[in-house]
Amino acid sequence: MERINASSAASGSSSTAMVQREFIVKEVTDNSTNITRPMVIKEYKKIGEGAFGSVFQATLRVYNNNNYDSSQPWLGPFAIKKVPAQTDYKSRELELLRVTDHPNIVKLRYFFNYPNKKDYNKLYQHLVMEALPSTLQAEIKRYRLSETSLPLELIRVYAYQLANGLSYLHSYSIAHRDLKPSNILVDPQDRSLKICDFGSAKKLESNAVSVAYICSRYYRAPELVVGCQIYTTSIDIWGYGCILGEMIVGMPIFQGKDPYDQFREIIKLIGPPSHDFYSRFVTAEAATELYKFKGSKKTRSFEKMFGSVVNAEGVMLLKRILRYEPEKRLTAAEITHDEFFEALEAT
Ligand SMILES: Nc1ncnc2c1ncn2[C@@H]1O[C@H](COP(=O)(O)OP(=O)(O)OP(=O)(O)O)[C@@H](O)[C@H]1O
Repeated sequence: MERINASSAASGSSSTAMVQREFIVKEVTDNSTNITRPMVIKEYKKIGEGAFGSVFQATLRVYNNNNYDSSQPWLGPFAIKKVPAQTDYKSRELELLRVTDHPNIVKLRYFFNYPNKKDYNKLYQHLVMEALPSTLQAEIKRYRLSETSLPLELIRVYAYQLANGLSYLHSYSIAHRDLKPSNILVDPQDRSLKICDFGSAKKLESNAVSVAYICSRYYRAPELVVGCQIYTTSIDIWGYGCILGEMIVGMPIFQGKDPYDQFREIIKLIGPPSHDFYSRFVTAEAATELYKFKGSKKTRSFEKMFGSVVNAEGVMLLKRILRYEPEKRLTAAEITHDEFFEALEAT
């Protein structure tokens, strides 16, 4: 049934990449038709690695009782994300990817469960998604290495699409909860952008408790840093502001050395929070830690940090996003209408 490390060249749309593995899966579900049928999977190189799984480039073909039936075209290339399958509860990532449908959200094409290559007793969930050639993290790094920042026009194009994708998610109360440049796929050729990695995403109910320890440190909203468990989709808006800032300066704008030091970094740019913020969001445990930063002051300015790359509108947009109080941050829909995007060429 399975060939591993086959050295044949990939056919069809996947050019001459080396096939790492080829296998037949009896039950592959097509996400758009809901039809489940056997398919042949050809895996090529690994294109991503995360905390929970890995992502491979792959092509798929319908299996008609004969693996060599060449009348069936190879479909793809796709990106297959493999994570250990949940046995006792439904995978939120799969459930959310199944229902989302937006140009700025990565599209799920097929899904199936299949054992791990190294441990045949362990089932892995395979999410077959449309593949994009790069991430925003790689793009930011590429420009940093050439000692420039992303061109203003490109910042606008990406920032607009990111706000558009978030606006769609938030209209269904879905919080991504792990927004960061490596979870944003881009195609530098056509300048398209899609949000990926729904492994932490959740549909938030109002006033319901959710875990505070989510989201990567540099992109965590202040209310998460201080342990607040009742939060809204505006945690993603904070992350959005951090990413917009990072596109401008070429590196993360708040680089805390530990979870609470993150707060000190935030204070440096936006000053200390109000009493209202403390009384509404800070847990007793966090209050003890934050006491160490009593007297920390604002030492940076938005204008100095971002003004040389973006115009006054860009600086103003960041100021209206990076706010302590979640309800004072712009919403994703408001961001898409911000005057910073007025200069965007119609594409
Ligand atoms: N559809 C895709 N097309 C191209 N590359 C992808 C795609 N999906 C994921 N990747 C690549 O794989 C990497 C890891 O994917 P993803 O973030 O979904 O996995 P993860 O295990 O949740 O990672 P992490 O723990 O870092 O959040 C991405 O940063 C990206 O480089």
